[in-house]
Amino acid sequence: MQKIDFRTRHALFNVAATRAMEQAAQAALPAHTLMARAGLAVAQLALALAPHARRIWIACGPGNNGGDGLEAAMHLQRWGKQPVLTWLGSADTAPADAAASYQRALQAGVTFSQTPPDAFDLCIDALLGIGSQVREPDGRMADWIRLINASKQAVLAVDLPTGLHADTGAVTQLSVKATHTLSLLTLKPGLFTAHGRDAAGSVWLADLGVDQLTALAQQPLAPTAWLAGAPPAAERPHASHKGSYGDIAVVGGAPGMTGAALLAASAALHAGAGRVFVGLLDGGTLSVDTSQPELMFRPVEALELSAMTVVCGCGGGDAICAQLPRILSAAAAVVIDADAINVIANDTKLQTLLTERSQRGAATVLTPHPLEAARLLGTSAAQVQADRLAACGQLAERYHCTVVLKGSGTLMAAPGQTSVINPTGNARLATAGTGDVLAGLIGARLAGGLDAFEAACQAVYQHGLAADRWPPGRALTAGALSRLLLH
Ligand SMILES: NC(=O)C1=CN([C@@H]2O[C@H](COP(=O)(O)OP(=O)(O)OC[C@H]3O[C@@H](n4cnc5c(N)ncnc54)[C@H](OP(=O)(O)O)[C@@H]3O)[C@@H](O)[C@H]2O)[C@@H](O)CC1
Ligand SMILES: [K+]
Repeated sequence: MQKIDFRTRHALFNVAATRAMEQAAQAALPAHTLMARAGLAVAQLALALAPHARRIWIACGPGNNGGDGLEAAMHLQRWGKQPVLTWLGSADTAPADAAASYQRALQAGVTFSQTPPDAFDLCIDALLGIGSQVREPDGRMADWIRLINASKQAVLAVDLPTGLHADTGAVTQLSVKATHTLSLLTLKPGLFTAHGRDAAGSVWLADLGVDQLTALAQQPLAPTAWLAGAPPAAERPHASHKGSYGDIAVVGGAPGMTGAALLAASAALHAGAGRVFVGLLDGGTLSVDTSQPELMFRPVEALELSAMTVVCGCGGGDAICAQLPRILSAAAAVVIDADAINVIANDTKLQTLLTERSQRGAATVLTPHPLEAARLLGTSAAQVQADRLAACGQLAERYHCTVVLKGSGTLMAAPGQTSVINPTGNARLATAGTGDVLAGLIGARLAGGLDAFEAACQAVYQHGLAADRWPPGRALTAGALSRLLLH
C-alpha cells in the first residue's frame, strides 16, 4: 500500500482496463484472494488513519465494494475494534465474493445493524465502487451518504468515494466527500480531475499484489492516462547564453487589457526565457515597463516571428484577430490562449491555419478553460466537464496540436500521446491573470527547447506547484506568481 505523492508519475486505468486486470488476476489466483487482500488493506489503512478509533461505521453497498467493507469489518473486529456494519445487500443477492465475506464477518462476530450508529470515530464508505452506475443514489443509500458527509470524523472511501465516476471525475448530486480514498488494484483517472480531488481527499493505492503476477507482467495493459510527476531539474550549462533559451514574443494586451500581456511576459521572463518581446495591441502607448525593464516592446509587425515562440491571446480582445493569420502561419512555436482561442473557434480559415502547423512540425499549444474548450468543440462547458479526458483528446485530434484543458486536474493531450493529468495546484489559482502566467510559462519551456507536449506538462506542473507552495497567509496574485516560477 502506498500514499500517492505527486513527485513521481503514476499510471491511471479506467474501469474497462481495471476490469481486464481484475479478470487476469482472478484467473491466476485462488478464489476470493483479491477481495481478501482488498479488505485487509482497507482495515490496515483504517487502523493507520485512526489508531485510537473505537466504533467504526462501515456503510456497505450491494455489490463487491460492499464486500470489501464486509471483509475489512472482519479484521477490525478481530483487532479489538467495534465495527458496526450497515449493509444494503443480502446473502441471497450478493455477488459470490461479497457473500463469502459476509459469512466471514458473521463468523467473526461483527455487529450488523439496520441503522448507522449514533456516534462513531471513523466511517468507511463501501457503498459503491467501480460498478456504480451514474444514477442518483436514493433511499437508505442516500440517507447514509448525507450522514457520512455531515459527520466530522474521517471518512475512508473504498476504491472510490461513492458517487464519483472512476473514468471522468464526474459526481452524482449526492456523493461522498471522503478524507481518504484507498484505490484498489489501479489508480483511476476520475480521482484526479473534475470533482475527483475534492471528493477523494488524500489517495492511497493497494495494488493487491497483481504487479507480481506473471500474466500481467508479460502483457501489461496500456495506461488510460498518466498522473504527472515532477519534471526533471533543469540544468543550465555554464557555456550557455541568452540565445540558448530562446526568444518569446507575447502578442496581446488590447486597450484596457495590457496587464494580461505583461503578466504572460513576466512569467516567460522569470521562467528563464532568453529574451522576451512584447507586441501590444493597444495602439503603442507603452514602450517600457519600468518594473520589468528586461521586456522589450515592439510593434507586432516588427517582430520576426519565424524565429520566435509566440504567446498570443492574453488580453488580445478582438484585435488579436488581425494578427492570427500571420502568427499561425509564421511562428516557430505558439501558445494560443484566451481571446485567441475564442477568435479561432469562430473562424474556419484560422482553424485550417492552426491544423496545418502540425504538417510543418511547428509546435502548437492550445490552453482553453472548459468554456473555451466547449466553443472549440461546438458543445457546452457542462459536456466538456462531464468527460474532460475525452474532450481534451478530441480537441487534440481535431486541431492536431497539444491541448491543455484547464480546471481542477488540468489535462494535457496531444495526437499519439497518452494523456496526462496534472496533480499540482489548488483553488487559489482561481484568480485573474493566472492563466496568462501559465501561457507565458509554457512559452518559456517551448523556447527552451522542449517539445509542445512536454513543455505543457512541465509548465502546468510547475505553475500548480508554485501555488501549492504559496505562503498560507499571503494573497496569491498573478503578478507575484509570475515572479516566483521555477527555472
Ligand atoms: N476490480 C478489482 O479487481 C477488485 C474489485 N473489488 C471491489 O469490487 C468493486 C466493484 O464491485 P461491483 O462490480 O460489484 O460494483 P459496486 O461498485 O460494488 O456496485 C455495484 C452494485 O451497486 C448497485 N448500484 C450501482 N449504482 C447504484 C446507485 N446509484 N444506487 C444504488 N445502487 C447502485 C448495482 O446495482 P445495479 O445497478 O446492478 O442494479 C450493484 O448491485 C470495486 O470497486 C472494489 O471495491 C475488490 O474486492 C477486489 C478487486
Ligand atoms: K466506496
